[in-house]
Amino acid sequence: MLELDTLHKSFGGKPALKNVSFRVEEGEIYGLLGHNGAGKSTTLGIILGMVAPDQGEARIDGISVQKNRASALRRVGSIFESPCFYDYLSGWENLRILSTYSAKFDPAATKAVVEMVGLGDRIRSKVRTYSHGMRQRLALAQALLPMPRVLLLDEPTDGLDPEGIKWFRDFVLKLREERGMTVLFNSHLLVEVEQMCDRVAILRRGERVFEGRVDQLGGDERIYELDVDPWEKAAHFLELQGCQILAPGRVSLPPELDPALMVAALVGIEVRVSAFCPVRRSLEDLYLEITR
Ligand SMILES: Nc1ncnc2c1ncn2[C@@H]1O[C@H](COP(=O)(O)OP(=O)(O)OP(=O)(O)O)[C@@H](O)[C@H]1O
Repeated sequence: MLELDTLHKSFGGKPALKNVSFRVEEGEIYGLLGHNGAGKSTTLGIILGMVAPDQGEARIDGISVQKNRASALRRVGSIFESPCFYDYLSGWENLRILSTYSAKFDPAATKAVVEMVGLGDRIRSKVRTYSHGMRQRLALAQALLPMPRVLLLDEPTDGLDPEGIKWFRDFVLKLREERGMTVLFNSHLLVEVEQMCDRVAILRRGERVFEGRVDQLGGDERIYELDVDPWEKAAHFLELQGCQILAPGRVSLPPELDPALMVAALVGIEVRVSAFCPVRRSLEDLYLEITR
């Protein structure tokens, strides 16, 4: 659905993107991560045809944004950087005006989208009376008006409170479930990304340094955290079985060893086992490892 092909971009001779490629499949939720200045917004800007790459191409559903922008973006909705609204007009008037820039205003479709984002009772109020969360919902309504197949979201949960973040997460997951929406978004909220995304890419100084599935972040490592007594006896036994002792209470099991059998064996040699838990590497662990 979305394809970035060897993108390069420099600003004033300083590279912002170097040879960045990735694909997002239809119905996938894909997260773009990286420190400040890593190149995330530049990437989204290129996909939206707002930034011209020095080399490479972005394609949406096979159509090149650089060669055929209007056609490529026909089924794309976006929230890019801080959405701007006419504060002295109502949410409804804003949607009416903004949607006529690219299509004919459709009151019925607009009403449906407004209800969907939960702004039904405040859509006639002036935008200057909106909270940050309501402005984000209005931006989401605007992004959904073209009936997109792809949503591009630039730090969509930035500044939202925990309830707003949860609402947003559930909303995006529902869009994917009910409409098969493809979503690409960048964020600094790693827990959020971990809970929402199927795959992530990490950019570092303009280069893609990682891409992988969120459910496979742990790789092939089998690390367990143990609460056992006495630890020395357990450690000695586990070492003899081929385990690697990483730290007190932390071991790596070789692939052929079944953890359940290890627990039984430890109990058999009179070690008290209170806990024997797999350690899952979080997205934050991986992110810090890669970007440090
Ligand atoms: N219009 C511009 N003119 C000059 N330099 C720019 C421009 N846009 C981006 N850059 C530079 O390109 C690099 C990448 O910026 P970009 O905004 O893509 O990073 P980012 O990962 O989105 O950062 P953040 O998380 O802070 O939003 C930075 O060094 C930035 O200063």
